[in-house]
Amino acid sequence: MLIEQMQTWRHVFKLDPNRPIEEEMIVRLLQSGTDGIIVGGTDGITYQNTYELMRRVKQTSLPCVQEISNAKAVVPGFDGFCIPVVLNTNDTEWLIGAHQKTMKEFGEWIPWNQVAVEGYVVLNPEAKVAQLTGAQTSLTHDDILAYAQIAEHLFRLPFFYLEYSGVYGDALVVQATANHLRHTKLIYGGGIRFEKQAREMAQFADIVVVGNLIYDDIEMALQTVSWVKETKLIR
Ligand SMILES: CC(C)=CCC/C(C)=C/CC/C(C)=C/CC/C(C)=C/CC/C(C)=C/CC/C(C)=C/CC/C(C)=C/COP(=O)(O)OP(=O)(O)O
Ligand SMILES: O=P(O)(O)OC[C@@H](O)CO
Ligand SMILES: [Mg+2]
Repeated sequence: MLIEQMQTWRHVFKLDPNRPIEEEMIVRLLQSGTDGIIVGGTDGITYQNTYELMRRVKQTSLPCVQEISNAKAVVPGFDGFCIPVVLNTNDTEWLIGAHQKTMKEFGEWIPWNQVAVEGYVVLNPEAKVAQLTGAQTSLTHDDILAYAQIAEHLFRLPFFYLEYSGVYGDALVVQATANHLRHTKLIYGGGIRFEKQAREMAQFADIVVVGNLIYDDIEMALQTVSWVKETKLIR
């Protein structure tokens, strides 16, 4: 799958290989009308649990991409690969270090036309991803907008990801960020549980990610697809 195809997504479910999920739930997610499935998580990600989840989600033609957080868990066979780079960390491991090591190992095998880089700004200090990467989460709106401009103009990244994993984010931040991006697509993820939240973030973010709600309330999670897709982007 090409990056250009991912850039047209509006709604995506993120499944965590480290969490159990019933077959019936997977089937319902695949039939939900979502644009794709991202497989990834921060902790407990292994080749085995990622392979197993990939096998289960690749039953239909729905695009399924792996978001790589651990080089040992890269599984060939996904339709695409998302590579996070954490912009708001002082720990170079999560900005470039892990990437350089993985490149040394896999460099010549990488299917480049299936790879998309996501510039992450991690904003929930309690999230596992914030703790792992040492993300500097006390940021002003201007700090965040500067990262967005780096993603678009300096690094020319296809995606900029406002990551509030586990909590609902600040819609004003998402709106202001959206207004600063033209080519780079804005991904929003974090704490979507209710209709009002899904519709609010879908006004500003090109792509809305729903994660935890899948495991907490599958009925509500399934409804987020139409809530997001019915909402017009405001720019
Ligand atoms: C042969 C073949 C097919 C090869 C393809 C391989 C390929 C495409 C290689 C690319 C090379 C490359 C540069 C890879 C990157 C390697 C790497 C390990 C980079 C580090 C990425 C990174 C910054 C990870 C930190 C964690 C992170 C940002 C995770 C993202 C996922 C996330 C935040 C999930 C949220 O879920 P979770 O935190 O688990 O939430 P819960 O608490 O609710 O569980
Ligand atoms: O799990 P939630 O809080 O929905 O967040 C979605 C996604 O941004 C996590 O990487
Ligand atoms: Mg997890």
